[in-house]
Amino acid sequence: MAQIIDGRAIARQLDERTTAEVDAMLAAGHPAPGLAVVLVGEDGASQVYVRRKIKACEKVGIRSMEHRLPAGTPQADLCALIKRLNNDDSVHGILVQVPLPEQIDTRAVLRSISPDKDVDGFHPVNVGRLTTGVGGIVPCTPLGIMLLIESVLPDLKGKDAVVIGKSNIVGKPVANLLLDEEATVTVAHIYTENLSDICRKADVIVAAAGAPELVRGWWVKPGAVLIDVGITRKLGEDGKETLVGDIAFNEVQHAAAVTPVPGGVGPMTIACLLSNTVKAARNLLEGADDPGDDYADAPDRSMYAKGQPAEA
Ligand SMILES: Nc1nc(=O)c2c([nH]1)NC[C@@H]1CN(c3ccc(C(=O)N[C@@H](CCC(=O)O)C(=O)O)cc3)C=[N+]21
Repeated sequence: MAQIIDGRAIARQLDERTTAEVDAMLAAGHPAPGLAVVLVGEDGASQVYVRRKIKACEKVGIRSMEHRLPAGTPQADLCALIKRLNNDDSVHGILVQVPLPEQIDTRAVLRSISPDKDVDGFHPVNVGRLTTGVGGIVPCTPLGIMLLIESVLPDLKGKDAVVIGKSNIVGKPVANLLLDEEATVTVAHIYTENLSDICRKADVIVAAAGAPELVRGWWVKPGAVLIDVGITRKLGEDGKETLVGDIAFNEVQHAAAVTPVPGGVGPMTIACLLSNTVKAARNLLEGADDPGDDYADAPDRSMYAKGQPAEA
C-alpha cells in the first residue's frame, strides 16, 4: 500500500515553526509581520483560497490586510494600490491573487510588487534568484512540494524526476528546485509525446497539468513518489462537489507514497505563504545583507533531517 503523505500534518508542523518565529520577532520588539492580500473580481475559487489564507494568518500571528477590488478595476488603480503597499512599512508581504481579470496585464502587475515583499516569489528578480540558485523568496506551491517530497525521500541526488506542467507558478520553479537537489529532471506537459513512457521511469512524479486523473496506475513505477498538484472540481452523481487531482489516486497503490487531493499540496501552499511572509518581514526589519544569501535557512527544509520518518 502506498503511504499517503499527510499534507495537513506537515503544514501544521511548519505552522508551529512559523508561530515560534513570529513570537521571537515580537519578543525582540518588532511589530507583527503584515501580509496584504489583493483580490480583484469575484472568482469563486479565488475567494475560497483568499479566505483560507487570511484565516491561516490569524493562526500564526501574522497581521493580514485584505484588499478587494471590483472585477472592472483598471490596471492603473491596481498598480497605485501596490505602490502604496510597497511604501507601507507595516506591510511586509504582498500577494496579488491570480488569475487577474483580462483587462489587466498580469506580468506588469507582478513586476510592480517590490521583490522584497513578493511573498509569492513571482517577481522576475526572485525568478532569477531561483534559477541561478541564490535563493530569495521561493514560490509557495513549489516550496511546499519540495517539503512533501523530502518528507519521504530526503536525498534526491541522481533520482529521476518528472514534472508534468510548465507553468511559471509550479512547473518551472519546481523543476529548478529539483535540479538544485541534483535530481535528473524532465519537464513534460500535455503535448509531450510518450508521456506515459517518460513517467514509467520516474522515481518522483510531480503532476501539475490541471488535467484530472491524467497519470494512470500503469504509468507509475513501483516505489515511486507521487505529488499531485491538480485540483479539479467535479459534480458527483449525488450532486455533491468532489475534488479530483491529476493522478488516478485509486490506481497507484504500488507507489511508495502519494499526496491526496485535498489535504496534500494545497495546505502546504498556505503554510509556505506564511513562512515566506515571516521571512520577508525578518529581512525587511533586520536588514539582510543580501536577500540572496539566506537560501540555506529560508525554505525551512532542515525540518526533514535525513532518516527522520515523516508522520503519516
Ligand atoms: N498569487 C497567488 N498565489 C497563490 O499561491 C495562488 C494564487 N495566486 N492563485 C491560485 C493558486 C491556488 N492556490 C491554492 C491554495 C490553497 C489550496 C488549498 O488549500 N487546497 C485544499 C482544498 C481547497 C478546496 O476545497 O478547494 C486542499 O488541497 O486540501 C489550493 C490552492 C494558491 N494559489
